[in-house]
Amino acid sequence: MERKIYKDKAEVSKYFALYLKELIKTNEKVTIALSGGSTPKVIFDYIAENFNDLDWSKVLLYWGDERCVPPTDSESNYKMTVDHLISKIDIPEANIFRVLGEDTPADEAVRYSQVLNDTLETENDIPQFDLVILGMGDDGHTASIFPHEIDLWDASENCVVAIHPDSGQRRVSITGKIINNAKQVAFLVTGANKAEKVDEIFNQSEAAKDYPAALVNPTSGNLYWFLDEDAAKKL
Ligand SMILES: O=C1O[C@H](COP(=O)(O)O)[C@@H](O)[C@H](O)[C@H]1O
Repeated sequence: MERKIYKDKAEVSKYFALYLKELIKTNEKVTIALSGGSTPKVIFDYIAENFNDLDWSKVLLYWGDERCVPPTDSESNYKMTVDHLISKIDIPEANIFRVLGEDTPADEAVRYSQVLNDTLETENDIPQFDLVILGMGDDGHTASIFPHEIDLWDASENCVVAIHPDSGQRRVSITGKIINNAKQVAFLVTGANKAEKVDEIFNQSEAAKDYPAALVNPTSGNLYWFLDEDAAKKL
């Protein structure tokens, strides 16, 4: 595990973008599971503005989680990515594998599990992403596996239907099996509201056992935490 602490969101964006650039440059094809939330917005803007000349045709984009809403909804992780990244880079439509948030959640979890089976290389008979990008909520959730449903982490399926604890919104999320099978996992975590959970996870406190984010530990891949000083202030 490698922990990288930068001054602010802008610095996190810059260094994560450089890491991504290297990954794309040194591989013939790169499969990436994207996250939603507030942190990637700024990072996607930075990448689109400064790295739009990368060879995006080598990149296949997937989502680690999606809210069960239409792709035009302001809650959609896909829409956020289109607005902040996809519409600004030269990436073929065929390289984009979105979760159909508008479809029946249980059916879509099954369909998207099959998409991963059909389109990704496998390791240990499990689909393998080159990179899974994750965020962490201030309750310790990651992808859309929340503390109240932590058992979903160990589901045998590639994807499950999860429920947001406050809004009741349904989401399709990849599970621990897929996340921990990735070649590289990068957490992007910024803001003071994440500091307590970051501290508990890094110091392996008793409370952290309930946080899905604490279960991220790639079997043979690398784990990177990109943090800003606010998120790391209790370390
Ligand atoms: O709901 C979600 O939140 C998490 C964390 O997002 P952030 O806004 O705190 O950066 C994110 O990882 C997930 O993809 C998203 O659906």
